[in-house]
Amino acid sequence: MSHSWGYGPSDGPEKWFGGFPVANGPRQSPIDIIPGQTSYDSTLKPLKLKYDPSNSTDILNNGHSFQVGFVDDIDSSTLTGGPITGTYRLKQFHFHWGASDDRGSEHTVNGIKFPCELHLVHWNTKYPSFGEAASEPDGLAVVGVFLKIGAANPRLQKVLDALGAIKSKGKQTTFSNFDAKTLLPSSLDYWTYDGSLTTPPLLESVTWIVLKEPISVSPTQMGKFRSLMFSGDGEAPCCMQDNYRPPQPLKGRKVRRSFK
Ligand SMILES: N/C(=N\S(N)(=O)=O)N1CCCC1
Ligand SMILES: [Zn+2]
Repeated sequence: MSHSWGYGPSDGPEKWFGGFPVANGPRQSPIDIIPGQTSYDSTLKPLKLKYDPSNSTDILNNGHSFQVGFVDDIDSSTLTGGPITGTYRLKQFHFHWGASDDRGSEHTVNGIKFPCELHLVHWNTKYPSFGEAASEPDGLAVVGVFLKIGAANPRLQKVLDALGAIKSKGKQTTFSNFDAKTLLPSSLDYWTYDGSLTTPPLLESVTWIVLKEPISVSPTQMGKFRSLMFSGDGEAPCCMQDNYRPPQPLKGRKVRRSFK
């Protein structure tokens, strides 16, 4: 049975349980981060992100978001340190955003939504592949970065300028020599908790690492995200926006922070 899913009234997050019962599981993502209820953990290590720009390969409209893919057959773009043990390889990054600047992020902070959220998806090299790692409790690590309305961010521009070539679902083009590290804020202070993929199959295999400091994005740049389509060529046109899952119950989980 094909489990088509989306973000609309008939196939959106409130309907995902039907095809993916883990949607009501004990470690679902995203969550609302309440800083006053997090615990400072002095044993948390600094994040170490080593990304090789020559590893970027392509940019793809997958019908739910767009993603930039990376070569992940060697340890050349990796995440180590932080709350994780071992070496995790960068597989792809993508974004979630809203139809207007008052919403769009998946994680929230004290109930506050940001207009956009960046996810850098990594997999644990103790497993043979991304696909196998994705079904393991310690298989994935996703670094989340909030985007906050402000000055235009020149570091987003190369990504945004490529969107014209992948307007509809299934479109893909080469995207080489991109340094994902340029998308990170200056501070790598983070919150961390055990969670899941925020889209089907919603696998509970993600160590979430959400950076406290946002990066900037301008309203015009947000408009470029919204120029993409959920729909493919020849289908009824449907703008790609509000492609975010709302916060899920914490169910007793603790959120730790790396900073005092
Ligand atoms: N949902 C996901 N990432 S996310 N939004 O949880 O970071 N993915 C689905 C397949 C590859 C990554
Ligand atoms: Zn995501």
